[in-house]
Amino acid sequence: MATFSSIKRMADDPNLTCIPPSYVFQIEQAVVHLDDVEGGEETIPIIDYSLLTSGTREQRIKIIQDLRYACQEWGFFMVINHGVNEGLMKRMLKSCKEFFHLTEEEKMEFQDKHVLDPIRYGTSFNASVDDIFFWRDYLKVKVHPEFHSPDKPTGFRQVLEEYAKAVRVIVRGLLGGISESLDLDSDCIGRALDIESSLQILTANLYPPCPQPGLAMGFPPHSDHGLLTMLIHNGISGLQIQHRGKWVSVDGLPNAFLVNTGDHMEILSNGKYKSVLHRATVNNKATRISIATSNGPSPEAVVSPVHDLLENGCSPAGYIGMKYKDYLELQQSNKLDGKSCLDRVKV
Ligand SMILES: O=C(O)CCC(=O)C(=O)O
Ligand SMILES: [Fe+2]
Repeated sequence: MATFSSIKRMADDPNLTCIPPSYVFQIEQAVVHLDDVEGGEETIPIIDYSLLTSGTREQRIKIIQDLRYACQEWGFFMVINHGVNEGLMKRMLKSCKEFFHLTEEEKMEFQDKHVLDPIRYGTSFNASVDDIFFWRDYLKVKVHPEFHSPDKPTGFRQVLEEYAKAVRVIVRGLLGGISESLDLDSDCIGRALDIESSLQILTANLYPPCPQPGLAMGFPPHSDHGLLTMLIHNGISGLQIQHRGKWVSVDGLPNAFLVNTGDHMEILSNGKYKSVLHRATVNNKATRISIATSNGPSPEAVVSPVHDLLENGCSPAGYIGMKYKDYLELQQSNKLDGKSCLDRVKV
């Protein structure tokens, strides 16, 4: 795109009745997928986090089994009773909304950044290479191992710091349980990937109402880099995950975290826990905001299938090792295309 135009600015125009051709996804694709959406046949796995951390021995064993099932069969689950204050989740959503409502001039400071820069604001996915644009604006902030934050809007930094820390606590707990679900020590994943220096990136997505929602995509099918993405949203539907070849809409229980496994979970588990394809659709009524926090290995960690798994008979390795930082750069500087980035490290 020659000049930057946020989707918010375009959608704010009351005279907008049809979308520009550069936002139209192939109609066949949109229709087929949207007709294909089914929900409710099977239920999305629910993980009661409190039982993982303070349940009885039996309850913990059961939750680890549930995690195994969720990661193997879905690559997706909801986490309830996670202990993160509901008010904090709401404040985080409100702060992100306020960020998007800053003037374009105020947000401009974070535009046109390199994919590894700590704070990036933009539209679509990678507007300099995207053929078709996504009905989405984003803010991406690296919050760990070093903490960064925009200074506006007021209070954003404090909420972000508190929220990111709270999410890391749950992620560590979940990774312990997932490690055990792979018959590894609970700290095996954490040790192998130097989780103390874990790269954590918060991405806020804004999907304004779209006059032709059947033709546009908020976020086309993709898998996430990293180990676990923890997502919350403002109660407006849009997230769909692919399950057994069908698109399933996921709203989630109020205040639950929606969690999906990322490419690095697939790599470290040597393909046992596949990263899940997901996408975000748009609607013509209300603005949707989602906050996806990716939690990965240390940026310097070379990620390959965990040694102990290969020793336990889960060999040969199906993925070659690549530094997390390099994978991230590769994924973020190309067009978003399903799981194509992961294909590059498959043996
Ligand atoms: O908005 C959503 O529900 C999905 C966002 C997403 O997949 C992402 O930020 O990676
Ligand atoms: Fe995603």
